[in-house]
Amino acid sequence: MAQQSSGMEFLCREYLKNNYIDPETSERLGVKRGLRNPDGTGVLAGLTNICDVVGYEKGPAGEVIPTPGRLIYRGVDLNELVREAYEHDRFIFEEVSWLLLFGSLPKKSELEKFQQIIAEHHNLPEHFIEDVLLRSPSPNIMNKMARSVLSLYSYDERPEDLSLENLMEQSINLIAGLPTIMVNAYQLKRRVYDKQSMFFHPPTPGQSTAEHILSTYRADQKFTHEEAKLLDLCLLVHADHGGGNNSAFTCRVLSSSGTDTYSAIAAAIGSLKGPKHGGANLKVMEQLEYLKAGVEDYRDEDEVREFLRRIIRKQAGDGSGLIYGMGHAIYTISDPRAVVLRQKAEKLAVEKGFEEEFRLLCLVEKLGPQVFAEEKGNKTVCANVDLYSGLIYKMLGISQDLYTPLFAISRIPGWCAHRIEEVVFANRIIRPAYKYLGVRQKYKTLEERG
Ligand SMILES: CC(=O)SCCNC(=O)CCNC(=O)[C@H](O)C(C)(C)COP(=O)(O)OP(=O)(O)OC[C@H]1O[C@@H](n2cnc3c(N)ncnc32)[C@H](O)[C@@H]1OP(=O)(O)O
Ligand SMILES: O=C([O-])CC(=O)C(=O)O
Repeated sequence: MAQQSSGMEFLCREYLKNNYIDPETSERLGVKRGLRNPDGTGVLAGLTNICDVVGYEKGPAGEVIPTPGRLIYRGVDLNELVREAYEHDRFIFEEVSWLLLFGSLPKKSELEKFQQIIAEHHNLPEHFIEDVLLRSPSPNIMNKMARSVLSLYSYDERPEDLSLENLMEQSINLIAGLPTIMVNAYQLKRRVYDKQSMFFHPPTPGQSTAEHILSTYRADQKFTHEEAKLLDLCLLVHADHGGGNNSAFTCRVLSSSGTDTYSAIAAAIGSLKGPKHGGANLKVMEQLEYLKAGVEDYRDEDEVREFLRRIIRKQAGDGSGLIYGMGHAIYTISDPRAVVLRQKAEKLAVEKGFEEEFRLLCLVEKLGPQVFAEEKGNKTVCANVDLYSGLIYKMLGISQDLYTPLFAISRIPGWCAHRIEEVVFANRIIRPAYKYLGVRQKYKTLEERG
């Protein structure tokens, strides 16, 4: 593509001349900007049985009272699932995929059957790797995954069939197949863009999703049980976050129009890629580099605090004014996923010699809310799931190319569950209103325009 040309400058000037919207106008007209109520809580847009995200209570006068965060998958608290995975030393992502999709906890025999089905579906359709992956590499794996999901349409004999049976089959194919697509897309990116060797290891029968990812990602296919368990935990904590998060809502908006599964899931991947959503895990690690370069003494809280202040003032970092890994639309005091990941990151950081980076992230978590309160008012902010996940992946030796794609892999069961719920039960096209602000203008002929 050509660099931005003077032609583009001229077109942009024309755009800006005619398209200003004063941010005050939203408030004046009572627009629910970002689909938020005036107190910052989300506008009620639907009903779901899948997942509950709790970050505050409403007081007697309707005021927001911050509470420690809780994440509940189909009635089961995330912390119980984490405990189960560790106390019984089990891989749990497949069980949680079942829980999110069907709403029940599988019996032992059901779980074993389901794990087997998922493992069998790690293989992609015949010729898919050659025809779709190898022919069009992308420097960005989220982009490649979205395109691959769209391409799966052509390998499905019933892509438009909206029956429950078919939606389930497509969901299982995506949950099992996308990890393979992700790793292969990454290997190709390495070869084409990084000029390194690529490895197309075939799936090993019987592996959990976490084991499958590590064994196809690594050149020697070796990994420890602890490493696979940690990756499985990451998959677990990212698996769903209610119907209102940007990517699930995107999936629900598309699904409400009656479109096919591949279009809806590809759009959700596109949404998750954004730096205010799942893309924040990559941004956090970039921010860590800015911090390391901009702060002389990592232990000096005043220095770190000052740097965070400069980030919010758009004088440091990527210039967006955002402290990545901090803040959340629902959580106020804590995001339970960040709490779990911080504990795991700490243990691994000590083992692998990443304590300095871990401590810096902890300082962001500690000082971010103070700086935020001073600079932005008294809203309670906390660390979110993206603050520690990137460091965990880095300590597992996983390339930053895969930080956000791993979030997408984890979230597929959630997106599929929301799509099915939208298609089967909601059954009304999502269609909010926009107030037209433009002025009437009379059509003029080319001659009249001068
Ligand atoms: C998986 C996930 O999606 S978790 C979230 C991952 N995203 C990030 O970590 C990016 C950084 N965080 C953010 O951008 C935000 O906190 C979000 C997008 C997560 C939530 O945003 P919102 O709910 O709209 O925040 P909220 O409405 O309370 O924002 C109020 C103000 O605080 C600002 N703000 C919110 N979070 C941050 C932050 N981390 N750093 C700086 N400013 C922030 C907003 O930009 C807004 O400023 P403005 O009034 O000047 O426009
Ligand atoms: O709920 C949100 O807005 C974002 C989030 O944390 C997620 O999707 O995991």
